[in-house]
Amino acid sequence: MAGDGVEVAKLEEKELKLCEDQVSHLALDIGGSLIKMVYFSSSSSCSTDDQENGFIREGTNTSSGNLEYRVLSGRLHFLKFETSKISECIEFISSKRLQHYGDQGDEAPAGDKHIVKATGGGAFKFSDLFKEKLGIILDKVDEMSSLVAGANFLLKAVHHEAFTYMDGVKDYVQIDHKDLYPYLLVNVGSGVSMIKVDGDNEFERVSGTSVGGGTFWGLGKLLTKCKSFDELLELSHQGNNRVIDMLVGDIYGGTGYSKIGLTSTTIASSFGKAVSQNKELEDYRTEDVARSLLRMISNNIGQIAYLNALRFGLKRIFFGGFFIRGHEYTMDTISVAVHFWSNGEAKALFLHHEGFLGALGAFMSYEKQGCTDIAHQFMEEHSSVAKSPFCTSDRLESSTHTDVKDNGCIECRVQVRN
Ligand SMILES: Nc1ncnc2c1ncn2[C@@H]1O[C@H](COP(=O)(O)OP(=O)(O)OP(=O)(O)O)[C@@H](O)[C@H]1O
Ligand SMILES: CC(C)(CO)[C@@H](O)C(=O)NCCC(=O)O
Repeated sequence: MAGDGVEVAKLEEKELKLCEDQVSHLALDIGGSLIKMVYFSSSSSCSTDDQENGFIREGTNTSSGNLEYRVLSGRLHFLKFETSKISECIEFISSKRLQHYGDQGDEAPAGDKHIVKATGGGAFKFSDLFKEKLGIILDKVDEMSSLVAGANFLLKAVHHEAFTYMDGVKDYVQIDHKDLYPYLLVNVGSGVSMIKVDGDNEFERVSGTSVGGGTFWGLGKLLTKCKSFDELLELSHQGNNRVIDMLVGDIYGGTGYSKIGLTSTTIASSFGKAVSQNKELEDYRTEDVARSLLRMISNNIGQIAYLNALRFGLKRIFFGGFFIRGHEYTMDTISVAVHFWSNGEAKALFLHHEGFLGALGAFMSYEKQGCTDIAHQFMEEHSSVAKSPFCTSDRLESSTHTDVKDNGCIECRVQVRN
């Protein structure tokens, strides 16, 4: 991902002031391809009218006895780094001294060891590196439960989170909290996990496939010599898959095979034309190669997702993971695949914070240790927005500062125990 260093540098400048202020609760999701980071900063520099110097309210938490708490206004920051450039992530944490803001509860150990919630395979793989470079002890949170916790939280707390995408039309879907479960969560990262979610902490990973985002980016890199994931996506945007894919019409002499529901333009065999065309890779436009590849991977994921939804009678399939990238064509292809295979019975839904489910889930797990009610309050504030004078869901949306698909932040309020 060329240019990410620059993105981070720009962000550093912009956020220097913020991070000098109160930062708390850093969480990481260290995946096979990308590291996702979430942290909260309360700052006097935030410009919402209901906050002063970060603190806006103090009181007694009636639901948990006489517990004194502070409510902080601030920002939840979302950042990503390439896992292969983990040193950039470590430098970022170090330059902002974020390691000091993991677990800040009473049980936080004294001295130079800091505990930070982390999920994903990298929480295991890189635990020694974080200890050595930053004095951070990664407190491992299960990857699947983090994904589910992140998804459930977003679906309940964020107003404009889930949407459908079909034929270029994006429609936000209002989620009825009482009618959220069950659903299928399909997380398309390097590999793909499919999780049946039945409740707040009730879930089962029912399937997965190794043909995922890593496959698209890995094969795409080899086939097109692209230097970045975004470049590959951009190429695919301009390509025509019919140049390489073998369509039903190519096999049936221009017509479809209507008896079994296949139109002439349905892909009969991804990349199938390359077999008989006697061409070298160089003879194909990289745009067309990228397009065929994206369709192949997206179709396949859509199909497997649908089959799993069918297995368990699930009508809603939420797609997350950084492969989606809010990319129109990817979402369109997945939606069409789900629609096609389910005869319109099942729906593909996408999430605005698609890539940060695991990191958010890890962030929220601070709550479980009784160190803080940070996640709980965040959820309460945003799920009861209509009643809250402090924060409305619309404001949550409109206060997204940069594109959260990459690096960005949202304004929010959290509750921290004194
Ligand atoms: N800038 C980028 N650099 C690399 N991959 C990107 C980028 N943006 C999107 N992607 C896509 O996102 C995928 C990684 O998604 P994600 O971060 O959700 O998974 P991960 O946590 O790294 O993987 P896993 O969960 O399988 O360990 C990549 O395989 C690629 O398809
Ligand atoms: C191995 C994980 C869970 C790591 O995030 C992910 O990459 C994945 O779900 N891969 C697919 C593995 C499979 O089920 O075939």
